[in-house]
Amino acid sequence: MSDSSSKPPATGGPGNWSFTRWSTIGQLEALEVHHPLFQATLFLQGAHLTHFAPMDERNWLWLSELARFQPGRAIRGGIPVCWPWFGDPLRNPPEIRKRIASSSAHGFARTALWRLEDVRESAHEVEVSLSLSANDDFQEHWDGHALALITFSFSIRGCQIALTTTNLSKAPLAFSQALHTYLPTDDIQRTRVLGLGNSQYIDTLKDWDYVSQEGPVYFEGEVDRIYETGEALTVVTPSGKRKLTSVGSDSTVVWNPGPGKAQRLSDFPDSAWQKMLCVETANAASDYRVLNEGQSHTLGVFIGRA
Ligand SMILES: O=P(O)(O)OC[C@H]1O[C@@H](O)[C@H](O)[C@@H](O)[C@@H]1O
Repeated sequence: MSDSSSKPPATGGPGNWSFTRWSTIGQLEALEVHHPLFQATLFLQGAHLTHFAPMDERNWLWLSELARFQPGRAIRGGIPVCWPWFGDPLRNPPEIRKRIASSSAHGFARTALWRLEDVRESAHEVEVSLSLSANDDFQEHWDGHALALITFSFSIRGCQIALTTTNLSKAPLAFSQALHTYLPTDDIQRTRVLGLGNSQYIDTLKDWDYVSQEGPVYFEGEVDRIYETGEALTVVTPSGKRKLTSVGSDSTVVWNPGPGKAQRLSDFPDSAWQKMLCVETANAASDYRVLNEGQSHTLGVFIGRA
């Protein structure tokens, strides 16, 4: 499945690194980081991180055992980058919707080929940057000109992701987005998310009604909510805790498909809903952003120990 070499793909840069190497996984090119302190796997398609783990630890991200690594197909698990719109185009505000020429959820960035910009290595950290220039090549999906630059910083403390969007068009650019993090759990029924109490959420399963959250979020069946807060969160599972700290975000999506939707999802085992949850650092619903010509916005998350 995985074939490592130092030979860069046509879309990659030179590979003169100590801890990072090119790899072909399925039909896709990826960068594998094998640092003495941590490991990571990052695909050029979608700038999609599927694996991060400090040495001797299990993957901090959930990755479906049915994930397929094919051009143009979203990888199920890891951290899909949803950009330049989040969710169903029809659920986005008119300013965003008017640019979208497709019915696909979560934008085109997660299946587009990103360009490697830079790899920086040190004794403590590896930093990888990729870019996606959304120009006329993406006309069939979207009408706009923007640059997305994403930087992953891996260290023994955790993994930081920063996604900067710059409006390259003259007209204001409205967009929504998310870093759609899949996390593993041993048992979803013994999993909770702390930090969302005292906030409001949109319950997308109940006609998009507003609901007040009190206390921790528990999972009993399908959950699909957009919380109106970007506060730091702690995810507690039977085997440990993770802390997610965001920047540039005032919305957080919490999702688990439950047993019913699990059967309809692509590349997703029927019982896998018991072993995963998504906590997505977002600019979604009323937290969408508007950039004037040349302006930038950074959405970021740090995933660390709690
Ligand atoms: O199957 P996709 O397009 O990867 O989407 C997965 C899920 O992504 C979540 O962000 C949405 O809130 C869910 O409604 C959706 O089912």
